[in-house]
Amino acid sequence: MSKINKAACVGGGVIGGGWIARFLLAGIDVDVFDPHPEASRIVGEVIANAERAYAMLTGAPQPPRGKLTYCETLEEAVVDADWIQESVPERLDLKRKVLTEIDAACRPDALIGSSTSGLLPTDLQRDMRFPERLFVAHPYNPVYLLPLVEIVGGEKTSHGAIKVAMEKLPPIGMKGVHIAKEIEAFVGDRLLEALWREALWLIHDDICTVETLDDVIRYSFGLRWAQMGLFQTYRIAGGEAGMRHFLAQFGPALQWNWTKLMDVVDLDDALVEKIGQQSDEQADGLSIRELERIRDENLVGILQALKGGHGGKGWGAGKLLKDFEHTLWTASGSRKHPEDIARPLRLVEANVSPAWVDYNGHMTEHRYLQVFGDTSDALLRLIGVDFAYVERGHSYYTVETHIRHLGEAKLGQAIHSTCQLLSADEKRLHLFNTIHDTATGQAIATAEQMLLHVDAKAGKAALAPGEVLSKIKPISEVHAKLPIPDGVGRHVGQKR
Ligand SMILES: NC(=O)C1=CN([C@@H]2O[C@H](COP(=O)(O)OP(=O)(O)OC[C@H]3O[C@@H](n4cnc5c(N)ncnc54)[C@H](O)[C@@H]3O)[C@@H](O)[C@H]2O)C=CC1
Ligand SMILES: C[N+](C)(C)CC(=O)CC(=O)[O-]
Repeated sequence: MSKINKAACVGGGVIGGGWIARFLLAGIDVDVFDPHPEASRIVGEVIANAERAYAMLTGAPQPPRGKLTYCETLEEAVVDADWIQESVPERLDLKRKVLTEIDAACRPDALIGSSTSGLLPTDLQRDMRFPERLFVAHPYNPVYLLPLVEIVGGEKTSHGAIKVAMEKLPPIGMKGVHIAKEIEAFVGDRLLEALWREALWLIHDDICTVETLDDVIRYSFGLRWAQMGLFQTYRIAGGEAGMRHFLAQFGPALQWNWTKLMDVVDLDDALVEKIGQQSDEQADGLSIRELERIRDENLVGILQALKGGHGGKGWGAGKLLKDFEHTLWTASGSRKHPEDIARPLRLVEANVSPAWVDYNGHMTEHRYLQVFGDTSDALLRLIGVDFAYVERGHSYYTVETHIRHLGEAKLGQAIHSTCQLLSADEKRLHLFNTIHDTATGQAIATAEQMLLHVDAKAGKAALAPGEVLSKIKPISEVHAKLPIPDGVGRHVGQKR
């Protein structure tokens, strides 16, 4: 897999800040140039939001955060980067100037992506000495959570640069789509622009308020779009005859006068004030940072739901997240045993995600089992039972679990789990896992589990091979000397 080794971000506003967070959390060092006097505060707040979101998004082991450096000059920031992302304001003259400066100062083999929302790459690369490595890399806000990047080449962009750019996105959890022909605003912003124009007319003409308009989207097709987009959604809406019937039935309506698409509303002072006031009322006192955090929690919940979609295989952006986590787990497989195996092994770190919280306002039952399952999986990887081992046809299956709830875990709370190996033989692993509140160390829940080594193809228990048993042995020998934890062997209804 082709990876970015060192990134540079020129411009650290809403989008530049999001790119910086995306790179850093993928373990990539980032050099930043932004002359704004408060650039480091603004970027710092975006990174804090991103770290909070990632802690809720995934329990997969994230790489150590990259190093962030603010540079005094653009030249200093880009000099040794292999991916440079330009995110300065949307003005052709400014972007051309900045891109030409980047081009002159960076390595000859560095890739240069522009975050522009709609300018043509051919126009952007006009004055560059090495225009073949410039492409549009158009992301979506928040860049650290939304995975899409539209990759668009200009007349002078090389096929090689596009190919390498596409390859470098999955290792940072992103999905590149190559837009074959350059047009203003590419694909995403073409669609958004059409909706935005209509929306402004609907407010201008007093058809609805901004809140009603947002409700129309978020209670209906907005939910559909997140998981199936437009065409697949309409395929289903055509009934059993699918897309052809949908086109036959609703195609003629396109000729009716439903839209004001080519008219642009006049954003005069009165309309700006009207929209501004309605937007203030809709926000109901919530600050932009608070709204960002609510947005991030919701996005995390949606991504996690999509990860479980399609019978657990993952669907759309959730499938991408699942694949990304697979990469993270595989990368962590090479990690050594925890330093101190003479104590219960600390195996999983997590923050309680929004999707884990129930109507009682705390972590819901089945998420405990998920964290306990992740803990047992982490132990299995330590003893060599990783993805490759499972693909070869053997695994451990859980045959019994007893969970005790001793405390509560609230939204966003940092938790971690430990595992004590109570006993092990050629087929069985008897585990005692505990979830702790990371701030206090208090136990919140425990799970006693029995795992059985199986031949998955034959569908029956089988002896674990020597290579696995030899990794279990040192742990089980020292854990046998630990006190038996309170709660081992308990069953429901038992007197204390
Ligand atoms: N805000 C959005 O929703 C999205 C914006 N974009 C694109 O991203 C780019 C940046 O937009 P935003 O981040 O929203 O703008 P912004 O105004 O939040 O940030 C722009 C940053 O560039 C800095 N800057 C200005 N001149 C500079 C220079 N010569 N060198 C280095 N930094 C400089 C500013 O100090 C500022 O921090 C634009 O091309 C925009 O079209 C793309 C996707 C979404
Ligand atoms: C408003 N915008 C054109 C800058 C939006 C984008 O480019 C993408 C997004 O995040 O919506």
